[in-house]
Amino acid sequence: MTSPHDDDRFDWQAAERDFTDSPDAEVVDLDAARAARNTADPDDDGPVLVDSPAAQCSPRFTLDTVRTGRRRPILPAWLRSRAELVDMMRWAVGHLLYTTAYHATRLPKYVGKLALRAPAGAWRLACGAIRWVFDWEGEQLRQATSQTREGELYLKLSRQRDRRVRWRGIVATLSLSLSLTGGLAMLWAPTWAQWAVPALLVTLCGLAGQPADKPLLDTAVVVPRVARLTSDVVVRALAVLGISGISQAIAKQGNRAIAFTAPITRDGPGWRADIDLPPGVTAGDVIERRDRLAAGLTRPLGCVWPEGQPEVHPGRLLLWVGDQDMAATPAKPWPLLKTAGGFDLGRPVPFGTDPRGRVISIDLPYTNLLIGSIPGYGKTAATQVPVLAAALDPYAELWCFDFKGTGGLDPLEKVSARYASGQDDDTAEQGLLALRELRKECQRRAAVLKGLPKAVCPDNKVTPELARRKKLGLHWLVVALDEVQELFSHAEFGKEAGELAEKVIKLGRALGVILIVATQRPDAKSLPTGVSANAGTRFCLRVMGQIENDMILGTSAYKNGIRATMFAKKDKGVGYLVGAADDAQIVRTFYVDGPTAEKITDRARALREAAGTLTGHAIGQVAPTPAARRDTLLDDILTVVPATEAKVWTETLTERLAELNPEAYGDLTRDQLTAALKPYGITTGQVWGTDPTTGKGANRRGIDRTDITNAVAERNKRRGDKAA
Ligand SMILES: Nc1ncnc2c1ncn2[C@@H]1O[C@H](COP(=O)(O)OP(=O)(O)OP(=O)(O)O)[C@@H](O)[C@H]1O
Repeated sequence: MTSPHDDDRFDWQAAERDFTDSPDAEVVDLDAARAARNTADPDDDGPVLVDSPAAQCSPRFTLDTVRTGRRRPILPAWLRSRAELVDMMRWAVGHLLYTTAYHATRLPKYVGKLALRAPAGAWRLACGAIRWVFDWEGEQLRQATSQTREGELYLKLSRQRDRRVRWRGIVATLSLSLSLTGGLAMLWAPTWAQWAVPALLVTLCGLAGQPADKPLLDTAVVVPRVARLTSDVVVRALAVLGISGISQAIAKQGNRAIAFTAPITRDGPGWRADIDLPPGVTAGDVIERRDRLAAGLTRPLGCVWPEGQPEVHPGRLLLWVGDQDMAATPAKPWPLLKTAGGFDLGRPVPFGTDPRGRVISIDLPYTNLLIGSIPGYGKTAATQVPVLAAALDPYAELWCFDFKGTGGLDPLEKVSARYASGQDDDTAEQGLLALRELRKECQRRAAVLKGLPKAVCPDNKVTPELARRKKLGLHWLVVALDEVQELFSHAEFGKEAGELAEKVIKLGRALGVILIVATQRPDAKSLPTGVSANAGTRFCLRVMGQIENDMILGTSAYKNGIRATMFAKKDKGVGYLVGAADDAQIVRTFYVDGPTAEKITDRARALREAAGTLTGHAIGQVAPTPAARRDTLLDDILTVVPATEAKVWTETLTERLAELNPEAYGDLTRDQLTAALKPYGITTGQVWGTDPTTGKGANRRGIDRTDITNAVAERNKRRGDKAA
């Protein structure tokens, strides 16, 4: 490369011309410019620098700043919760017992090892003692000083050695005499002492003879060693996520681009990092790439749990990295498995554990629970947990419906006042009838509450005390609707069921009615927005997209970084729980398998029998069977519409049917009638008729009698074919 300095062929004049001749270039006379600056307008302070030291200084320390600070808990989490304390104690005692038993069985081996190592140990001790008495440690130094002819130093060291050998010799002689006397005394000592002293000596010598790399005790519990989580590791992992905001910030500012708002600490069985992402990057952007983050951290996916903290700001990320894969960690048993006696539903229900292994509970009274996920990720298992807890409260009434008929709620049949399971129309209709009754029940309860004195019911809602008063009939009523998409999307009953559920979910909360709704299809058709919007507590297991996520967890959940789309194939029973605490929580539900659930409901049934609260389906009372209504609908229409009346309005038809059979058709609406006729291929259209009250003719929605007779003929023909 050529430079002006190393090449004397460089044309300096030409270069100067280039600068001065350029139209943009201007030659500045520095002295003139400085003089002009000094005479400039003194009032003009020029532009104010936003990054000036004055603008950048930290806010003043005030008492208010301290008051808004977040206090960290005095006691660790496991000391604050009784359940966790018991759990910790149980673990500690178990660990101690296990370790003791493990080493006790290996005691003969340890004794043998000590005995074999004892001679070497005795030799080591003797050599050590001799070295000490004769001060051999200093020998090398003394030799060295004698060779360098540092006479004075040599003499000093020799004198020191003589002094040491003198008093150490006395100590050694005394110890030896005492030991010999003790040895002789052993001849007259009790037998236990004659065994104990040599055993102690062998143990001491055995321990002294232990090779450094071969410990005496075997390892009873192998504790996995996990790498520390450091800020460097976190920054490196965030840098490879492919988020341009992070990459650019790191390229400009290096590691300082990622701010750690608190030191990375141990939190339960893992590490916790509180991170402020670079400006413009949200926690959701990171959560979405959980798998890449895990790859960047070189940890299994089940160990890496990023969470947003939207209440702080959208860019705040709480990263928890567990020591073990959550799916591989054995699930904790449900705490209510072994509770003797019953359970009070007014108390928090243990629902699952968070990635840190802490028990997460939900309050069932005054809330409704909405559960959703794609098939096979633990909806039914999650539904079962609160319903089983309710079953253990003998004063809580249960209504259970499984609209897919997979039998997930079957263990609860023996304690449910209402129960149906199946994918057929009958089950759907039973569900609808139950919701109608539930609405009436809500109205009854509202009237009872209204009639109570304010002193008893100050907030106009069922309290745990009121729920226990049998006479009032305000006991907790838990209604579980599993696979509810089958009901809400049912051609005939769906619309009304959705409307009723919405009313119940809005009204029932204060009235002791708790709705638990589980769905595998959270879309507008299968889950009315009125139902999803009014659920107080939501649990979303794995879903595939933002719409399903927000339908279950609430609007903007996805945007705020609460994304159940991040759960992987292995994360069965793991979901986001919203509404149970201030923040969204990642929870793995307790898993109660079929046989265990049967045992629990056996116990629950016994409790109910003792309390005299077993009712309805559980004691064999049959709910009115809706099937009869559909089977005879066509014939009933022909009965109420004479052959002379070719066409009839649907409103007239519903009135006549209600007169004919009030029990079956008493609350049949026009829409339901239209939907009920649909499966037979009968549609309603505009028909001419006369209004019986005004006597005036008009065109209104109705049916053609011939369509009914044709459908009956068709049906009879089919039945005949089948019979033949
Ligand atoms: N908390 C959990 N811990 C471990 N495994 C679980 C948990 N919950 C569910 N599972 C596993 O997931 C499987 C499916 O659970 P479940 O039947 O509850 O799912 P689902 O979503 O209701 O399925 P579907 O929609 O097909 O009825 C269970 O058989 C069980 O093996």
